[in-house]
Amino acid sequence: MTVIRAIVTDIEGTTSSISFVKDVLFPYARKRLPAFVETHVDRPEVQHWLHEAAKEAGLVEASRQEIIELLLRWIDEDRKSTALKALQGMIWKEGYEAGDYRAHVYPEVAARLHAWRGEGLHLYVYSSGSVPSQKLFFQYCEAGDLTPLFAGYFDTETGPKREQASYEKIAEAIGELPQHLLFLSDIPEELDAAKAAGFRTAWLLRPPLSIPAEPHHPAYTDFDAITL
Ligand SMILES: CSCCC(=O)C(=O)COP(=O)(O)O
Ligand SMILES: [Mg+2]
Repeated sequence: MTVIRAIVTDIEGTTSSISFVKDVLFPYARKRLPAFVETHVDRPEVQHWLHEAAKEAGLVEASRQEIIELLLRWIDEDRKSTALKALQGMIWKEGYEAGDYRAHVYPEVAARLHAWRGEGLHLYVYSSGSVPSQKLFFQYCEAGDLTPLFAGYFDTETGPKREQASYEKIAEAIGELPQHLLFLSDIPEELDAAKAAGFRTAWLLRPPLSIPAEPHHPAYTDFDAITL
């Protein structure tokens, strides 16, 4: 078995519960999105992502109200749109800074990340959430500020999580051969893409899920069970 030099982890369903993202973060952004857009529409980055959302939907000359409705629908559909994720991240920032919530991580995650770092492994995040929202997530985390542990962050600006090419780009950006990289995720299609790019993979199946008899990827119920 080749030596693992760096670990790339997904967030939702892997370091953290799906419920925190779906039941806390998404409703928070949904409730505030219309007012956020109206209040911040003069900010160039807000204008940029509103324009990108309209473009992604093929809407020409869409009104602001139409774009807001589109974004609300995408939140309900859990669409992994880069534009939506960027705007959601800006709204979540206000919630983190106001102390409205802190990000969930499973109980063993922080200690295991510290242990891997202590062993000299480099740690990265790859999530559909925007890079700024990933940084906020791990800064305002139930387990304290975990951002000093991470060497870098990747989002869908690198590419979709179910495409081999995205993992090839990540390996190149990290500067390691893919066989020295381990990708952690709860989604088999993401693991398939990482494996096709040459990564080692670890499939997280958090309780109440259980490990199937013949898993297609090395499967674990928590980070402490992962063998490098
Ligand atoms: C960075 S926290 C918000 C995560 C998010 O918006 C999301 O869609 C989660 O996707 P993941 O790729 O982490 O499963
Ligand atoms: Mg996930």
